[in-house]
Amino acid sequence: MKEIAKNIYWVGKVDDRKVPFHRLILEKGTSYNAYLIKDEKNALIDTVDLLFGREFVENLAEVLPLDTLSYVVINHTEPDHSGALGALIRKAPNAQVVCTAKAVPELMAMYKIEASRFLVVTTGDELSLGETTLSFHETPFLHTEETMVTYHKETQVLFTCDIFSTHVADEGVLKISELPDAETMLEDFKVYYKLIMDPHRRYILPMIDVVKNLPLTMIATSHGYVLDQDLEKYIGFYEESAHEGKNNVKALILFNSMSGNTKKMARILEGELTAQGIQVESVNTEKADKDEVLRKIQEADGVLFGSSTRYADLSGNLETILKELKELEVEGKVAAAFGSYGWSGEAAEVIQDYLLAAGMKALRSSDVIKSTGMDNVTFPLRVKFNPEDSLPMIKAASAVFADAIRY
Ligand SMILES: Cc1cc2nc3c(=O)[nH]c(=O)nc-3n(C[C@H](O)[C@H](O)[C@H](O)COP(=O)(O)O)c2cc1C
Repeated sequence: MKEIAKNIYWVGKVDDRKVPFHRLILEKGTSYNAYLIKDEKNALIDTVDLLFGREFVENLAEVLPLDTLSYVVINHTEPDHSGALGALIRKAPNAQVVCTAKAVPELMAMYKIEASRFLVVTTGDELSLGETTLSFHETPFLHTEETMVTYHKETQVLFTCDIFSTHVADEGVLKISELPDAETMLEDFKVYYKLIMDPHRRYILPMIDVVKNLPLTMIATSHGYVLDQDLEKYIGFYEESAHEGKNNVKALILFNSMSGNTKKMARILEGELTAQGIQVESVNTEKADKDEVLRKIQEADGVLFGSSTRYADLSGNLETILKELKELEVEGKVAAAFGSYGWSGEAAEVIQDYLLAAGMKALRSSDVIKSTGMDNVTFPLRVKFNPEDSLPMIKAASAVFADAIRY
């Protein structure tokens, strides 16, 4: 147990194995940093990986009678941080699990915890521990949807879980100020950002706004080093990285529609992409010159192809355009298929086949899940009948499409 600030103790686990994680092997290992805050009410911030859950609970019991633990704050539900919760909560009968609303069903399902044990918090909520106070700020998708950060007001320590972390197992050093040369960890810090945070970069700037509004002495991460000096440098790296990307990108939306539903989808997509600062042109191919459309495809940074389904096929003339794609230089160009349908929705799937056959970078649900872990994004984007009934789905897809052409 190491004190990192007044009455705040590191109680984590250093894991110096070559750790399998997110389809990678962490060659330098990692650590699972959990923190105990001692006050009139004792609070634990995060736990450790499931593998070390029992050991963690035994170690904690040696430094704190577990019936005096009032709160277990879970900033992020992934089991490398929440893994000891199941074992802990049964041995700490007076502890409440503090987390966001989105985290509750996940933790209930993973650790069989009763609903009555949870204290749900949202951005701006405060929790008094006696002498000192915690506040909470949701930071969705950094790196999963239910994530939040926790701030200890009196010491000005921010507990960020995955955010600002580094995958390194260093038994001897916890704070970067203790390193002979803090620059040596910068490359690992950047690699971590690239692997874990960059796929969610649209969520970074709102998080930076939160962080910049809090006076900070220390960022207590949940992997690798605690940042206790040059905080602007590390925060600045995230901010600059999130700003990178192509400006002035152009999207083209091509569509066919019998009764207006796919046309409405095209309009919604256009509105969403425009709101993201992307230049958008929509074209109903029934009314357009084919060569002109092919020229526009070449010029666009990304193209959305939409058709409704009519008797298990495309409803209009879009296929005459799709057949030409192979002759164009579109390899690697971002594309997506969309369309309204009634019951089977073949059209968008047929479009997808053409996009892939032409070598376009056609967005697919499976790729989105593998790169971001987001399961609310669907490609090809198919909606039943009126797209107004599927707005969240269309909005989520627009955001992923915008990022795909910009970065
Ligand atoms: C003649 C006709 C055939 C259709 N065939 C199919 C079909 O095979 N599979 C399906 O999922 N929907 C089918 N639908 C439903 C349409 O795809 C659905 O109404 C869709 O919302 C129409 O979109 P649109 O207004 O953009 O053309 C059919 C509709 C019509 C009018």
